[in-house]
Amino acid sequence: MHRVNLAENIYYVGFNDRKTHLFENIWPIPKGVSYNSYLIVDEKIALIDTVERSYIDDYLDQIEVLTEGRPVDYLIINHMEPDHSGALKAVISKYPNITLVGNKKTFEMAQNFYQVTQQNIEVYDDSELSLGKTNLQFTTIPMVHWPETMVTFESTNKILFTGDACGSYGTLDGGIFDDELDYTQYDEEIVRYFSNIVGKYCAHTQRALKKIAKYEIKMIAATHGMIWRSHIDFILDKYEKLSTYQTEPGAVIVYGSMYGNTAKMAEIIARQLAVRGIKNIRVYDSSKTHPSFIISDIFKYKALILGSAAYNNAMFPTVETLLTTIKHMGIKDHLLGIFGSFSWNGGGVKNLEKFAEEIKWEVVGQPLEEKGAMKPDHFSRYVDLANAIADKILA
Ligand SMILES: Cc1cc2nc3c(=O)[nH]c(=O)nc-3n(C[C@H](O)[C@H](O)[C@H](O)COP(=O)(O)O)c2cc1C
Repeated sequence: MHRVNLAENIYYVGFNDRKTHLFENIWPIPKGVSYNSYLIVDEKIALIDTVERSYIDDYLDQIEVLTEGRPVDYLIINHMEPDHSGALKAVISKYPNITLVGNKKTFEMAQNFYQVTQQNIEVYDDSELSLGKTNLQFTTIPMVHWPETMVTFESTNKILFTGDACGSYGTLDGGIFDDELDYTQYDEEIVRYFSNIVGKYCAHTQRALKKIAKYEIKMIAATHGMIWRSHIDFILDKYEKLSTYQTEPGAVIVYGSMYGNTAKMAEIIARQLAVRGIKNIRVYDSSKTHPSFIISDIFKYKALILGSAAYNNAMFPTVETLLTTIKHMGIKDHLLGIFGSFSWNGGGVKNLEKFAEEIKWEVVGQPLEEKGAMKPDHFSRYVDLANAIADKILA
């Protein structure tokens, strides 16, 4: 087995999941995901987080090799979510004298998930733990993305173990450190992971970034995705921008359409945005593309233009699903455009307007609605809507 060293005595012990279709049984992961755990071998031996339960056997085998058969003294739990605590019981049964290290909420969760009442050390902000030459410091970062979440800072090599923060979808295909792979190719999966998993907790992420600013960080080791050591600013800047809803100039157009009338309006708006020089335009049929991908682009771009056919007095169901997710995530500070089609009493546009009231984004132009197909003499209305949105994006 390859030994992957973060430092002389600190190892990566992680696994690539190329089998699972849906992360958290909801978010598609066509490029897979990695579960990262870390092992520090000193006078005392510590694990930082574990892995998803399917990898228990290989995980324990690798630890056995790296520790040369010595028992593990501490399991530091930055995050209790089962994709990281999945091997907790197995680790305890292999190392019955192990001490769990976490905060009050960690141990409540350990008890509730696994009925574990193992000896433990409860830590608070700035608590420290010495393993010999290695000194660890702890800082809680609640709701990034669970209440018990914390980070662990190793002060000799200045490695910050961040739990899910700074994580990414995508397996580590050979390269594990950011300078062993083309990290820019992971950009989509970093943003998608942020928007799907952490995005609801932007205010908490901001507080977390402020709390970790006290550390001089040389390496960021998260529980998913690559280890950052050469491009730390890239990932920290990304988190700063995403968690403060800073967007790039661009527009996401999403529509729900059965027979193509609403889809045609989307095409006109998209074309006119391009005529006006907007380069980042993403057009999605909400029935085909999972909200995971659409939400990610909404986090990236300034404007969202929504189209819906009326459907049983409501908006089109897949548009409704997307909007429920957007409301649930609490995404802020976007421009909104609205259009749609109906045949008798409507339901699409009027419910999009209700969404606009609830989300409190800036509605640009007049919502446009057609009875059936778009009439040729209405073409300019869609051009005007696109122009009004382009003006705002470019302003
Ligand atoms: C199952 C179904 C339910 C519909 N419900 C409504 C409705 O409640 N109110 C309405 O005005 N039109 C309703 N319509 C008509 C469509 O909204 C209308 O034909 C619209 O032009 C379709 O747009 P599209 O071509 O983008 O799919 C419904 C159509 C279907 C097939």
